[in-house]
Amino acid sequence: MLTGEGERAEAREVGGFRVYDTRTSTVCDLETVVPGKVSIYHCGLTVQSAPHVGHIRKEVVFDVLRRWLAHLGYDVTVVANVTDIDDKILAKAEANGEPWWALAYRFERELHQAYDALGCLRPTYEPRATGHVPEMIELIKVLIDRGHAYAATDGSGDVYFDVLSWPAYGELSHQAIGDMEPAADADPRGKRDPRDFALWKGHKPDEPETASWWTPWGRGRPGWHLECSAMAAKYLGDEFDIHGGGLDLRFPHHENELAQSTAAGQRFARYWMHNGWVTAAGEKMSKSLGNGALVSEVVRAYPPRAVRFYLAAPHYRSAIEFSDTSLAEATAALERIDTFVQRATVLVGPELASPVVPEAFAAAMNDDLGTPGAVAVLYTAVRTGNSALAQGDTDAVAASLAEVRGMLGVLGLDADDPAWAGSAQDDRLEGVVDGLVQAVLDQRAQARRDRDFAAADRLRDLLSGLGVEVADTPQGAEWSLRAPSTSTTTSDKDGV
Ligand SMILES: Nc1ncnc2c1ncn2[C@@H]1O[C@H](COP(=O)(O)OP(=O)(O)OP(=O)(O)O)[C@@H](O)[C@H]1O
Ligand SMILES: [Zn+2]
Repeated sequence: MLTGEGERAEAREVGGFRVYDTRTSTVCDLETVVPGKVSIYHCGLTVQSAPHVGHIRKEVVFDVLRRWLAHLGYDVTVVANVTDIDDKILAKAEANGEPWWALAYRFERELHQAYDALGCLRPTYEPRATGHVPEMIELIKVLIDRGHAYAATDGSGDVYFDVLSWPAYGELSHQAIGDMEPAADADPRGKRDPRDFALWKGHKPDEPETASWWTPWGRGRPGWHLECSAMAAKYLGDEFDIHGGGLDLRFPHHENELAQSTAAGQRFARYWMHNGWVTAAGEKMSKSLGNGALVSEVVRAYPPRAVRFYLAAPHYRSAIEFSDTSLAEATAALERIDTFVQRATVLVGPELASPVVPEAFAAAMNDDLGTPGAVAVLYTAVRTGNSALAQGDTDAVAASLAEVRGMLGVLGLDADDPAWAGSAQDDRLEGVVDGLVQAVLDQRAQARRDRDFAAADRLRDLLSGLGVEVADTPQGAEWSLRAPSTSTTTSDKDGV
């Protein structure tokens, strides 16, 4: 296990981001291919089911990274692929009796809803595997020409990467080829070596024809590892800065991506970042294990900003055990921060100082995205601000408020960020609003029974002034939000 292993950077001068690189197991200065720009590729979802909290942790981690690098002044490009063809997608679609592509689109939309629910910025480019078959075919041709790939010897239409032809194979996960297990992703019969992995999978008679594309090696569909190599090169060129994903992807997926791309003559990623897992009872939260808490359900139970806080606060390389207690603690902690922001804003008034980021916070974030240290600085600023509030020291309150808002902004947690508008919290508020309107309608009904039409009219006007339309039906009064341009002129007396 590499989680938590390796050195952590010492406190550095603010400004220079340092990153733990899985390949070298060291913390390095980020030296980007193009000064002032940073390019990031992180492996996206296989859209075979709704995203769980483990999936969205990866999105939150890379969203915080992106926001921090942008704060440092980098022009950031982010690519996250969508794997929209794969064994599990085909199997599930068949079991459901729906086209495989319909299932994939459906869960891709759910992924987008999860991004939005947790305030994650969408990637700059979000390429689908099925849209990049020509690029994959070209890459396979290069690998075959260079002697690193071959068509299966059993005529299945599979194409394999020849691991023994690439001595560096194993460099990312620090394994010797001789110690590796056979690759699990293809029929071993047509392979030269059991550890060779599939670049391309030949069409099988029981699979839908729409799930196959013509190639010089017959009809078939992409191997998972090849997709990412082809799409990373298309959008980021033959060398880019950071390649990311969950720890489980380090081997075989990322090892295979690295082998394919470098064997094809590309330099590929400079740094590899892997986030730790969200676990449930100590095991990786996973669709396959059926222990996944769906994002859509968790953001109904807890405020979405608190869920983000819960996922962003621990160090990205450590595991997070999923628990209601921790989510409740994150909710309470964020409420304390929000209470300070609200009270401070009332005191300081509308002319807020521009948000700033304290140096200690920046130093923690520059140290391999050290969010635990950064969050400690945030708590200190809230404590200092609360003391200043107690003393009525408006200048000190304003200074703390500027810091707290600056730090919340970088973490993607500023409550005023438009990302939170229309979040799942609205669903929770809907229930509250419905209860309040019903209470007013009950009072109005009572006023009508008492033939106090003036009071009934006042209550109706109150609701109308708030844009609430009331319709009297045989089942009782029903309410809806009025379209902005319409108005009501009827009186309760008219309705009696
Ligand atoms: N429990 C988890 N904790 C953190 N990251 C995760 C977790 N599960 C998946 N990821 C990451 O989410 C991204 C998309 O994963 P992918 O669609 O390949 O799911 P997966 O790992 O096959 O999930 P599952 O095991 O649930 O089927 C990858 O970068 C993966 O590492
Ligand atoms: Zn990938």
